[in-house]
Amino acid sequence: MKVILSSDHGGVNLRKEVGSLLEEMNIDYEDMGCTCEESVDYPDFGIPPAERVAKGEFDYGILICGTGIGISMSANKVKGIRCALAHDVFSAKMSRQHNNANMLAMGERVIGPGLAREITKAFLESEFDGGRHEKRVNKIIAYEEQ
Ligand SMILES: O=C(CO)[C@H](O)[C@H](O)COP(=O)(O)O
Repeated sequence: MKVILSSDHGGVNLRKEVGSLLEEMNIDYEDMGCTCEESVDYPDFGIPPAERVAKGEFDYGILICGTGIGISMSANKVKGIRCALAHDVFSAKMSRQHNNANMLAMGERVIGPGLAREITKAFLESEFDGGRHEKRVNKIIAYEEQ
């Protein structure tokens, strides 16, 4: 499994925590988040990793900003991306099982590192259920193709 990780200045600390978790899980990942805590613009750190997931370079992406909202909105503008903003374990799991999400977004100003770790683990360890959910996800894809 290959994962791309990114954040704006509002997500630097949580990004480091998630990076440590990925290392502990022996997951191959690349970090393309901002390098310092100076103010940057979240689309610049959400769209490029989303494009790389859409191209198939990575299986999943994990994005972090202050709330997770702006960076998930940015990623979801990229064709082929289903980025789930999740601040609880159940939603993270469902985003994979029902929605076949390929990116996860979280907000550093919303949740703490322990919960972010649990959410990340739930997301990466859950599989798409397919079946009735496939038809629904395919409707999103069909709309995108128009
Ligand atoms: O959460 C975010 C976007 O959804 C940003 O991280 C947040 O808006 C940055 O705010 P500031 O410039 O005040 O640090």
